[in-house]
Amino acid sequence: MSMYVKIAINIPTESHFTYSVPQALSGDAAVGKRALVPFGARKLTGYIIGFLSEPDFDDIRDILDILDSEPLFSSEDLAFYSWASSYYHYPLGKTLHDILPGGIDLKSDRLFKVAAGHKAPSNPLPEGQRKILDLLGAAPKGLSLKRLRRLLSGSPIRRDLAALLSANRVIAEEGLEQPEIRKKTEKVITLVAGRSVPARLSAVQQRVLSYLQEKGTACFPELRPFACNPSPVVHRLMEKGLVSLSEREVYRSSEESPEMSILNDIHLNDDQAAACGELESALSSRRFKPFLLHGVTGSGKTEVYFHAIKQALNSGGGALYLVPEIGLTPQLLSRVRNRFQGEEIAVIHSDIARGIRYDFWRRLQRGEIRLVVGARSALFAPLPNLRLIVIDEEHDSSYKQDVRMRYHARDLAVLRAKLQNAVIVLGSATPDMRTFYQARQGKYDCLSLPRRVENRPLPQVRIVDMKAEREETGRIPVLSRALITALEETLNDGSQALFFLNRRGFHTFLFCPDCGTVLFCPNCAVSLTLHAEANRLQCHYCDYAVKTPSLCPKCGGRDIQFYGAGTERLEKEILSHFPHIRTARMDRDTTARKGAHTRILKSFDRGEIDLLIGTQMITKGHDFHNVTLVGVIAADTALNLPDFRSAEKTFQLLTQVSGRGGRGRKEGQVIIQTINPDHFAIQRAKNHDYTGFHEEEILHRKSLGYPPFSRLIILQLSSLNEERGRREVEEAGRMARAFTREESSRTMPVEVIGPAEAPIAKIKGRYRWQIMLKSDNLQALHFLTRRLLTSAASRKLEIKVDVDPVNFM
Ligand SMILES: Nc1ncnc2c1ncn2[C@@H]1O[C@H](COP(=O)(O)OP(=O)(O)OP(=O)(O)O)[C@@H](O)[C@H]1O
Ligand SMILES: [Zn+2]
Ligand SMILES: [Zn+2]
Repeated sequence: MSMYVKIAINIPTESHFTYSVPQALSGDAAVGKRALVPFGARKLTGYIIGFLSEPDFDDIRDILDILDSEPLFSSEDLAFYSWASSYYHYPLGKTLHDILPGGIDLKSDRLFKVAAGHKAPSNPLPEGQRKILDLLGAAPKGLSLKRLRRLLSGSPIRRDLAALLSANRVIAEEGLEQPEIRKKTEKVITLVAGRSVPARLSAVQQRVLSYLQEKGTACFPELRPFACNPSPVVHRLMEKGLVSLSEREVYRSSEESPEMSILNDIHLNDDQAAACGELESALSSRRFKPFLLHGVTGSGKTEVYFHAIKQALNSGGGALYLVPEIGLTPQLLSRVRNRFQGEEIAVIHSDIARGIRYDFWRRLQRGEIRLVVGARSALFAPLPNLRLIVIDEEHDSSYKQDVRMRYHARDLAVLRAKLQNAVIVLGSATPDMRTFYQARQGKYDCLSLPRRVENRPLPQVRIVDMKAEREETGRIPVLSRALITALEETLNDGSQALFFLNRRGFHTFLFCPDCGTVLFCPNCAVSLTLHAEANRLQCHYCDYAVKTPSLCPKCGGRDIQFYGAGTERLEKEILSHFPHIRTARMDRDTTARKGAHTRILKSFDRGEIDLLIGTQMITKGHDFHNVTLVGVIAADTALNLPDFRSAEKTFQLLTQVSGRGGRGRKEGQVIIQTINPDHFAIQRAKNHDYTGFHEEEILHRKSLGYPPFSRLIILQLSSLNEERGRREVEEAGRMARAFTREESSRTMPVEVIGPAEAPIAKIKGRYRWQIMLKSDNLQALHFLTRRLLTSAASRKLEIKVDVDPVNFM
C-alpha cells in the first residue's frame, strides 16, 4: 500500500501539499522530518506535518529524499507552531522555516562552477574575479549566487561573475546546492577488543596503542603528541586489525562568557521564600498554571526564577528562561552558569552561530539538554518534557517580532505552557497593562515582591521642569542646573552615573514651551507627527491632518519648537562641563560591532567609566552596585510617540531606568528632566506607584476602547505604485467598512480605523498605508482579516498582518 504525506513548504501560501513516499523511504518518513520534494521544475525542502491514507489529489508526485535521521520537532511542538501560524496569519511552511535553525535546507538553484577546461590565465585576473574562482574551486558541486554573496560578505559580484562566465572560466547549471549548515563529525579510532598485540610494532605504533589501551577511543588531534601526522600510523594499526575507524558527531558550542561580579550565597527573604513556595507547589502538581511575579526593581526576582528552574530540572523536566534581547548580558549568563553548574545550557539568540544553534536544537529535541536561556526566538526550542517557562521583564517590547511572523513571545509562551501543561511565570517591576489587568481578573496568580532586597530603599526621584530652565534665547538647555550639580557630587563621591536618552521619535513632534502642550489627534489620543515638507501635522491612526500652527492653540505662545538632542551632542555638552570625566556612549551606533555592547558594560562594571550615556539599552536588567545617580534627559520623547501606549511606555521606562540606581550600599537618586512635570505617568513613576499608574491609565483605555478592552489588528498595506496603491487601499478600507455593516457582523462589531498613511510613508520604494481593526471580538477580527487577505491576493497590494501590535513606528 502506498503512503502519503502532508508537506508544508516555505512559500507564501497558506496551504500544504500532498506527496507519496516511495517504498524505499517509507520506513524513514515521520512527522518533524524534512523531505526533499519536486515542486514545479524545482526541488525544495519541505516539512512533514502529517500522513494521509488516501491521496486527496490526482497527479501526486513522490518525495525524493528524507533529509533527517531524527525528527526536528514532535507532534506536540507542531500543534504549537500551527497555532502560532494561524493566529498571526503567517503561512505554516514559512513559520516552520523561520522557527527551525537556519541554513540547513537543501534546494535546487542555479549553481556556478569552475569550467572543466579552465586553466590559470597568463595575466593575473582582477581581485574580484580571483576571489570568486577561489571559492568555486573549493566547492566542486557549485555555489548559488546567494551563497557566493554571503561568503564574500555582501560585496558586489555580478560584474565579476559575468566576466568569468563570458570568458568561459565559469559555467552555470541547475543543481542541488548543499546546505550551509550540516552535522559536524570527526573520525574516531577505537581499540579492537581481544586482539593480542604482535611483537613487531614500531615505537610510535606502540605508543599510540598503549594510549588507546588506556582511553579506549581517540580522535586524530589527540594523537599528535605521538606523531605529527598520525594518519599513516593509524592505518598501519588498522591493517593489523588492532584498531577500527568510525565517524561520530561532534557538537559545536558557544564560547564561554567570562565572569563578571556576582553575589553568591544568597538567603531568600520572606517575600522571595513565599513566592518560591507557591511555584514549588504548582510545579509539583504538573498542571498548567500561569503566574505574574510583580516585584519592584532590585527585589530579587531572578533568585525566584532560579529557584523554580532548579526545581523543574530536579524533577526531571525542562525549563525555558526567556529574557529581552538586550537583557541577555554577560552578567546574566554568568549568573545562570554559576547557579546551574554541571547542567548543559542552550543559549539561543540571534547572535548565536547557525551551526551551534542546529546542534543545540537536536540535543534539546533528544532530551540531552533541558535548560534553554534565550531571547524571543528561543521560545520555539523543542523541549520534550517542558515543566516551566519564565518570561523575565514580560512587559518588554522586544518580545514582539516585527518582521516575518509578527509574534509576541510572551503571549505565545502562555499558550505553549497551556498546551504542554507547564507552569509559566511572567515577571516584571512594571507589568504590561493587559497582564496586570488579567491578573486582577484572576487569570494569573499574583506573586509579589514589594521591597528591595535587604530593605534597600528605592531611589529618590526628583522632577526638573525644563520650561523653567529656558535660556535668554528662549531655547531649552540639554542639562539642567540640578543635573549638573548632582553629577558633580556623584563624581566627587567616587560613584557612577547613568544618563538615559530616548532616541525614538526625536524631532517628530512640536511643543509649546510656555504651556507644555503637544499637539494630539482629537480622534485617537495619540500625538500628531510632523511632516516638515508638507508643513502639516498628521495622525497615523486615522489620517487626521492640520496645518502646522505658528501659535500654540492652547495658550497662544509664539515659541513653538522642537527640543532634545542625540547621545553624541549630550556627551559633548557634558564634557564641556566636566572635561576629565570618563564617559561611554551606548546606542545603536556604538554597539553595532559584535561584542561592543559587552565590552562597554564590563568596563562600566569594573569602574573604568564614570558616566554611561545611552538609549533604551541601558534601562534594562543591569545590576551595577556603584550607580548612585540616574539622569533622564527628556522624559517627554516617549510620552509623545504616536502610540496609544505612550503613557505606559513612559512609566515603564522611567521606572526601569530609575531602578538601575542605588542597588548597592549607597542610596541612589534619580533626576527626570521634562516639559510635562505634572503628567500622571511621570508623577506615578516618581512615587514608584505602579498600582496607582495602572488604575489611572486603565480608565483612559476604557474610555477610548483600547486594549485591554479591545483587541487590535493592524494591516500594513504597501504598493510600488503610489497612485494604484492608494486606490486599492481605499477599496480595502471600503470593503472592511462594508463588512462591519453586514447583517452577520451585528453580533460582532469591528471598528475600522483608517486607512492612513503609515508612520514611515515609504520604505525601499514601497508606499505604505495601514488600516487598524479594533474589536472586543477576536474571532471577528480574524475573520475580517482573512477576508481582506484573500481579496488582496488578486491585486498588486501587499498586506502584512500585525496581530496585537506593539510597535507603531
Ligand atoms: N535575598 C537576598 N539577599 C541579598 N541579596 C539578594 C537577595 N536576592 C537577590 N539579591 C541580590 O540583589 C540584586 C538584585 O536582584 P535581581 O537582579 O534579581 O533583581 P530584580 O528583581 O530582577 O531587579 P530588576 O527588575 O531591577 O532587574 C542581585 O545582585 C542579587 O544577587
Ligand atoms: Zn502653549
Ligand atoms: Zn487620529
